[in-house]
Amino acid sequence: LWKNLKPSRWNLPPGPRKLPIIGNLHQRRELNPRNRRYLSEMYGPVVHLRFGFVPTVVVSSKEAAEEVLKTHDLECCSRPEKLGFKMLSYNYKDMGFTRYGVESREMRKLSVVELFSPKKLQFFKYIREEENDLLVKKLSESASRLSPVNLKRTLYTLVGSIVCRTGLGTNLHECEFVDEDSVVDLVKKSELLTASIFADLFPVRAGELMDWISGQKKRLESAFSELDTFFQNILDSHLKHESTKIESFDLIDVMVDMMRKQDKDGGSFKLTTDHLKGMISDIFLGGVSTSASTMVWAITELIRSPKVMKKVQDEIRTTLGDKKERVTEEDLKQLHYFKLMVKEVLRLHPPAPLLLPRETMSDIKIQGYDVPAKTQILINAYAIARDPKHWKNPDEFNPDRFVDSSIDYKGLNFELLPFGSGRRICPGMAMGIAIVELGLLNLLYFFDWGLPEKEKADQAITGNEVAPDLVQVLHH
Ligand code: HEM
Repeated sequence: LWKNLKPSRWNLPPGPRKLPIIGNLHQRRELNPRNRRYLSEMYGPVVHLRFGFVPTVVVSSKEAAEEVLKTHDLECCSRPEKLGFKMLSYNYKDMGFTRYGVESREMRKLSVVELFSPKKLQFFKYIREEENDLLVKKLSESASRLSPVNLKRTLYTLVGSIVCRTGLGTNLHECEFVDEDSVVDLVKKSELLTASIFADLFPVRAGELMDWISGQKKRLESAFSELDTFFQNILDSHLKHESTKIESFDLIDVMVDMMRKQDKDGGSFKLTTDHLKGMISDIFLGGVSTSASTMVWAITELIRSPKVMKKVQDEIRTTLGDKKERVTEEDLKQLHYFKLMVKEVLRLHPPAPLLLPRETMSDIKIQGYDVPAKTQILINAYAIARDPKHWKNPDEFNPDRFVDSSIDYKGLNFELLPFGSGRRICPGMAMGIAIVELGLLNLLYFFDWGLPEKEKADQAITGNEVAPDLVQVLHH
């Protein structure tokens, strides 16, 4: 009460009125990133909110995002603490959910050298191609039977298999501890853990009590327990060097090796099994749903825009010819319009619409407003990529908008930020793009796509923000 009554020494950004204690918690639904009008049209591109006790600034313009991610990158590159993040990161021993510091930097360096470097990306090309061949075989059977396909499940399985083989040395097709088709369910469990719960928003004991009463804590623990069993099994197979695991010497092997050697050498940064599980968790959670949902949205948008579908497929089929039995990553080099289509999908459907939350490490100014240290910052990449100030007919799916444009998604153009930017930019960008492009190339070269009758009716009701459950696949 005292805080609310005394005049603030800060020139905070504008925002909706805050109720005592809960702040703007009652307005969370209206603050959905997709509801961009509510925030930026009412209060401008930098909005101040308070969720419970957590001060938050939501940024939804290109200019303000550039200030956060470029001018103040160092001051804004930490992450807020949340119970779900703590669990998924094994007590902040990973790189993605952890506060910015020596450990997060060391973990990131390791992953960039051992997994995400151009050399490793090239080396793992055969895995992406083999997994796509399997997918084409599976889809051919569905096409022959004329049976609809659950696109989401199919593509989560494809991406899960690629990410687990390349990043975690685990072949899901031969795995005893997980069924390859349950990848989508595991990812859903992880989504529960990334949402805020009362304990994140209110002083710990009060928050914990509310989570206990609402059953939220139990749900979180049960979701985490399933994920933890999966991650532990992956770790165990590395520690035991099981034959289902050995694909090649992967990032987790390198870390196991380092952990064993450091017992003898000593050194300042000590790797523990929590660091290893934190890394496994980052790769699985960061890699699977992002790339898979991009592919689901690509097929959805193409089905909705038959003209664009035709233009993309014409380019692919004329460039590659009609008689290929197998497509490879070399084939991608000649395709231009296809790549613009992928860029347009990432503009309209960024898999992380608010990126990952950041936290200021010191007081800064954004667009002239004060943003004190320890404020949570949410970058509304979804709203920015549909801002009519920078995009003509922003809600329209139109890859042609990029034909004469140098705007790219690599973190240098702040009107298009599907991978973020700055120190915390997605380290898996090249890998994600490689997975998405080769996957889509296979889907569009070998097959034609449409909606089954029932899904057509459902889509008419649900509108543009929901991808269909089932799609019809036909042989080209
Ligand atoms: C289409 C594919 C992908 C998209 C759109 C995407 C998007 C993002 C975004 C928006 C962030 C947060 C950046 C920020 O805070 O500024 C992020 C971080 C991250 N991504 Fe990705 N990602 C993709 C693929 C991948 C893949 C394939 C992997 C790993 C296999 C991965 C691993 C990570 C990790 C570990 C982080 C945390 C980095 C840090 O905090 O230092 N991502 N990603």
